[in-house]
Amino acid sequence: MSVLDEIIDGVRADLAERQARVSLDELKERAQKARPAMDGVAALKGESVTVICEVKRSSPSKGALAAIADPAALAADYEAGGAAVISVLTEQRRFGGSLADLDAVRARVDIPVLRKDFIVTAYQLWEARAHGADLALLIVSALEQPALVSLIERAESIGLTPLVEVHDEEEVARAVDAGAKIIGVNARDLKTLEVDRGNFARVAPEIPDHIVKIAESGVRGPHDLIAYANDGADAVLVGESLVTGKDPRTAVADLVAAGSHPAIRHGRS
Ligand SMILES: O=P(O)(O)OC[C@@H](O)[C@@H](O)c1c[nH]c2ccccc12
Repeated sequence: MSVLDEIIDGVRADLAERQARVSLDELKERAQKARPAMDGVAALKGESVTVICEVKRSSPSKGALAAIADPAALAADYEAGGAAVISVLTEQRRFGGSLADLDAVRARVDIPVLRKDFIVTAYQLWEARAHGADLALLIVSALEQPALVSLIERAESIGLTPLVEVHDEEEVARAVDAGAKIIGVNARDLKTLEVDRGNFARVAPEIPDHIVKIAESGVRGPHDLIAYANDGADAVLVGESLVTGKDPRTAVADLVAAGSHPAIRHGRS
């Protein structure tokens, strides 16, 4: 069994518990009262390379990264540093996240929030919206094609912008066929957890121009952002280096400054 399969087994068990506690109707009611979703595509695509900053306590590859006692305060630092979107990991067993983290972050920031989890059912999309998320991650390698298609449609019908994650060219084709408007290329292979920063450069040329391209994982600082930008990234998604560094606000500001440098703006619309 791959790491991804193991994670998803745990996600399904936790999901069953929540489904027993909170009905879908209740979630739909909460979603209706949530603040209307912000436009994820508009937030990410612009003249500059934008930065998605992640609230991440631990990871299957590295174990504990940071305690993050106050996720809302961290998100506020990210926002003050110029983040375009905040990503909140809500998976509990391997990443130490929760929907409570999503609530706390949503209540604090005024920029779009991404629910980062292993979404396998529409229930989780309703949860995302009920807890104020604007975007939701859908991982191609975790889903059969019909499920991917229907989750993208469902996400959009409830106002969520799907960020569709791929790892190779074949998955790009599936994401494009399924109607993705934002594709994230993960440098980390979720089946082996290995990081290959060259993956984006290989895979991104397969993504049509009208789709927003995000380089995910492995960004240590501005030089990695610049490399991804030169390979065509519209945005980068950064977790570990921000939560383990001393000053997240300054670290984000340094990334944002690199992303708006004239040298990498050429050719962007
Ligand atoms: O911590 P990093 O290397 O900066 O990576 C952030 C993000 O890309 C990573 O957390 C991630 C990308 N795709 C995922 C899917 C599930 C869980 C986590 C992820």
